[in-house]
Amino acid sequence: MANSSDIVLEVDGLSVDIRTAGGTLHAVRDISFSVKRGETLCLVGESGCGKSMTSLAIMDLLPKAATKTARRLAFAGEDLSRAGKGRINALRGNSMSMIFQEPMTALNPAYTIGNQLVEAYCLHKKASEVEARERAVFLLGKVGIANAAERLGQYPHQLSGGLRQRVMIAMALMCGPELLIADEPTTALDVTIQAQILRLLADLQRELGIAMVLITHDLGIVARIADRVAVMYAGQIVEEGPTASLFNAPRHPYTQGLIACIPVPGRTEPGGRLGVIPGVVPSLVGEVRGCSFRDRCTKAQQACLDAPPVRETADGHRWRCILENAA
Ligand SMILES: Nc1ncnc2c1ncn2[C@@H]1O[C@H](COP(=O)(O)OP(=O)(O)OP(=O)(O)O)[C@@H](O)[C@H]1O
Repeated sequence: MANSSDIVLEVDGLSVDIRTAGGTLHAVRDISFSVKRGETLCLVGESGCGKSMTSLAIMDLLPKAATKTARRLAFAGEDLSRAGKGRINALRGNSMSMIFQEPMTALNPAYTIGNQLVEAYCLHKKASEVEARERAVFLLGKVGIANAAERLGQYPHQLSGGLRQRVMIAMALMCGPELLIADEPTTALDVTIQAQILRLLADLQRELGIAMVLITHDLGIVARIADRVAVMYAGQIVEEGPTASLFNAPRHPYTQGLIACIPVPGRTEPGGRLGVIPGVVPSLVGEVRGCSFRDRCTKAQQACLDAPPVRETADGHRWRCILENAA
């Protein structure tokens, strides 16, 4: 059993509401999960199910129109929902860091790679520029960038997309974070480079003992690098469990549909995308009653009009369905 001090991120009852012209959109609805030191949790689900809002809520980077509530949102035992802006700013980019989908949104085109790597380190660690540059060279080497010292003098536009994403990873690691959130970190890249970079990220995360939340559509990568998987649908986590258990014995009809098109577990190639399930996601504006998947579920019944129970096996595999095993 994990010691409670091993838990780096604890999310309990997190909801995110977004004010829209049509009313309040419940983008994330009462989700709970935790991530331990050295563990990778993959968040998967169709576009719009709330994955990005979840990561932005954790990092306190939600857009203005969005508000979050949580019973508890804790980093290394500290309740962030009670922490002030100053404290969050001190943690973000330091002990908690994030890698975004498109590096050009996070890298400033007007500054050299070196300046950007060094800045946060000097700020958070009160280190000298010489120390910061040494660490930057070390980390650029770690993420597989040759001639690291020379690269420091280059601007983002002088690098390929794959190199920029490696720089982003180095930047996220500069301050030695305990928690790393990576939101579709490779979608902007070629498929072969995507696999290389995700593998690099997974290797570094394991070597450094970081807790990682990885959002990806690539179920092949999930099968390879996740310790646990959480499946989101319409703002809720409908199933969560250890990777092998989730792939070998998916319990929720939605998860079963998602992985139906994947060949044999353990032999999935990178690039295996989410399955396409007929039907549409319910509107998240206003109250969603009962099981949100029921309109697309081939096993739906009258009882699905009520909120489904959460079922759990001894190995910590949980799902929200009236069926004990929907297979
Ligand atoms: N700024 C916004 N204003 C209004 N609605 C928004 C805004 N941003 C996101 N949403 C809505 O919130 C819901 C959750 O969005 P979110 O970006 O978290 O989904 P996602 O699972 O990350 O999708 P993707 O895989 O496409 O990134 C969606 O219904 C989306 O339309």
